[in-house]
Amino acid sequence: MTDTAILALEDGTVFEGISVGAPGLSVGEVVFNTAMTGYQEILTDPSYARQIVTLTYPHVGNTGCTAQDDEALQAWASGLVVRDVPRRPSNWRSEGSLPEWLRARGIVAIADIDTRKLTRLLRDRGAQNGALMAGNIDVDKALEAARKFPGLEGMDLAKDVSTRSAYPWRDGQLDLDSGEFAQAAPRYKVVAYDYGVKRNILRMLAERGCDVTVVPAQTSATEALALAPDGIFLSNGPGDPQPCDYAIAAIREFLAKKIPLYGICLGHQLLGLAIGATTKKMKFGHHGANHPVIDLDSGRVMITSQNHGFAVDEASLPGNARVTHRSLFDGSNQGFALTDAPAFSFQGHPEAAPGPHDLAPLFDRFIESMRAASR
Ligand SMILES: NC(=O)CC[C@H](N)C(=O)O
Repeated sequence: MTDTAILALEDGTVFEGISVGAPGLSVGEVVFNTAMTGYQEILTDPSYARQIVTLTYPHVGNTGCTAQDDEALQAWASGLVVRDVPRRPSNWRSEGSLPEWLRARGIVAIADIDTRKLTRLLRDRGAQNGALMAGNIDVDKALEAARKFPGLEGMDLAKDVSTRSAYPWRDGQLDLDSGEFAQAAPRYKVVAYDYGVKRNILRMLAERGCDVTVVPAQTSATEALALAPDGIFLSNGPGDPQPCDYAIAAIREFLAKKIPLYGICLGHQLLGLAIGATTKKMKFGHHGANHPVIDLDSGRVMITSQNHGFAVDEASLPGNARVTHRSLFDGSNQGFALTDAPAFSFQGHPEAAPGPHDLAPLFDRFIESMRAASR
């Protein structure tokens, strides 16, 4: 017997399907992601906290799940919406099926709904607050829960998903033959602010010779500087950047001290706020692994991984911020570099996981800025 599940949206739309995850009720902002692979990395990306993710690719779960592919200690997405889950996964690395994985983590998930119809609705009306319910179904209760969700605007989630205490990170990329993570000789000391960091970011820093200390989101600049870092990394993360005043204050101190700074996604938005720019909520955001972004310095088009619902308002950037990247989907800002401090940031996900690797050279740029500063 398969359990029924529903997805109720704040606008009153209700989709009925089957449960492929845990029973229960889960609320959040419903977004769609167009990546064709990487469901496990998406579900464990802390940036998806309080979001229910719809995957537009129709067959999800084909390759099962593997502990080494988690991007964080737990699954963070509030729920999963898919068209179809295979009867049996098949991959030499698979340790279990996606429905088993979801149930073990208490993630509510629905399959067998028309995800194209849902995606068009989200694209036309904008991201919707919604509720997923599986097991005992009560449509009115689900609709009420969807409407009660306050929405992500104004929500500071970075401090909630962040690590409680600092820890070192040394693993580089996974070698599929040996099953081991590469260990590079450390050359630069990097303090990585965990606003919801993904492991592949830490791996890409470590494999380039960074001796990384991951610190909680609310670590003060004084505490971070006491670690004598060569550079500071500002991670991705969930929620609205605007209420993260503790982060904005710390970043201002790093900028004043001219310490090399590199920000990704939420980190990019926080750097923007720290220099006096503003951020705004997008209609349905960017979530996928095939978004074209132009590198304005080289004129080259990069295919990028994306996951954000807020954006830096490019028109609000001050004169000391040089725009380096722009989305070719909607012209929104994708990156800038400061002209008076060794600081730069990118709105998409250069670490991929999942997605293309076109932007990996941004990590080299960070290494180069630490090398230049240490001369
Ligand atoms: N991936 C991220 O860091 C997302 C940043 C922010 N929470 C947004 O939605 O825009």
